Amino acid sequence: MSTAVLEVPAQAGIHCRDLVRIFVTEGLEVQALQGLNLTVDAGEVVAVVGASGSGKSTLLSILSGLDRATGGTARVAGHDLLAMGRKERVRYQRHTVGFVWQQTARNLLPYLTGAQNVAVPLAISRAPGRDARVRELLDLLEVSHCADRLPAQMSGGEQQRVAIAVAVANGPRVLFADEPTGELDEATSVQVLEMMRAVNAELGTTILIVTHDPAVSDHVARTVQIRDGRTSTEVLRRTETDAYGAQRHVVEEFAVLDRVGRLQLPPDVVAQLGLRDRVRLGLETDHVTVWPDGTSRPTADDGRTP
Ligand SMILES: Nc1ncnc2c1ncn2[C@@H]1O[C@H](COP(=O)(O)OP(=O)(O)OP(=O)(O)O)[C@@H](O)[C@H]1O
Repeated sequence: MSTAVLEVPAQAGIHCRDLVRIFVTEGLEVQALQGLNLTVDAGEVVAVVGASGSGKSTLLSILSGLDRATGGTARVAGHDLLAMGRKERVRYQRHTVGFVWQQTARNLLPYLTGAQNVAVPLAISRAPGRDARVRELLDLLEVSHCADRLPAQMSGGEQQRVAIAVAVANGPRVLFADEPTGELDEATSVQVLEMMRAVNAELGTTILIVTHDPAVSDHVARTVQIRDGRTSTEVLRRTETDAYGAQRHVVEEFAVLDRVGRLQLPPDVVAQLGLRDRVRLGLETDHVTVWPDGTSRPTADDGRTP
């Protein structure tokens, strides 16, 4: 059996395994990431959603090569982020990944027009056919009218769309977006998220969006929840067409099972069933049941087991 088939997918996407980041300030340790596991396949658009302090920015800093993890593994498009030297890091940040930050002002140079901003990364990488590429990208992001405007003459949504054009100018394999809609109203946020989907569809870029805004998950096929420095639940969305051509949206929720079998139940499930301290488990032939402690032992014929 050839091993090549097994090796290619592992190179392509984002793979974090048991990722730990410990900060030490004034002798106190903060575990920002506590053994985080995350796999994003090449070509996926995934949102990582979590409350303030859950570890989102820490994760993004590590994946973008700005910070180094304390332990575990992190690979993006074949680059080992924990082992990477300075030269590889510069190449990685210039060619393999692109970034869009929350602060619109951080994404664009204020004294350059939209077209000039998009041309900067192309000039640094000495890409040929720059003018055509700039036009093509501004067109894809539907901001051709911003080509000759300075960022201050654009709306917040237009700035973010030009920022996406800048981020993907060099054809990165992966685009990281940190709260890209954080400074935008709802309607403009939707436009920006739709543009990310267009970039994914047209250019095949893998996209990882990090946000505290649960509404973002309506616009991506896969949302991963992050809690206390670990991924907890996942929601997958897809549209199915039945034999009569009618479409329906399917939403499925999954819990993440770690390597040692730990499972974190979503807080709403825990609250609704009043689960605490200890739960009763039942092993069926093809699934596991979880019952509140204190529930009498379920039997096969009492209607509570399928
Ligand atoms: N440089 C640092 N030094 C010490 N502690 C840090 C540092 N950076 C982050 N932390 C801590 O790590 C934890 C995770 O922080 P992080 O910024 O990754 O969360 P976040 O989910 O991005 O939050 P927010 O949405 O508020 O930006 C927090 O407890 C934070 O205080």
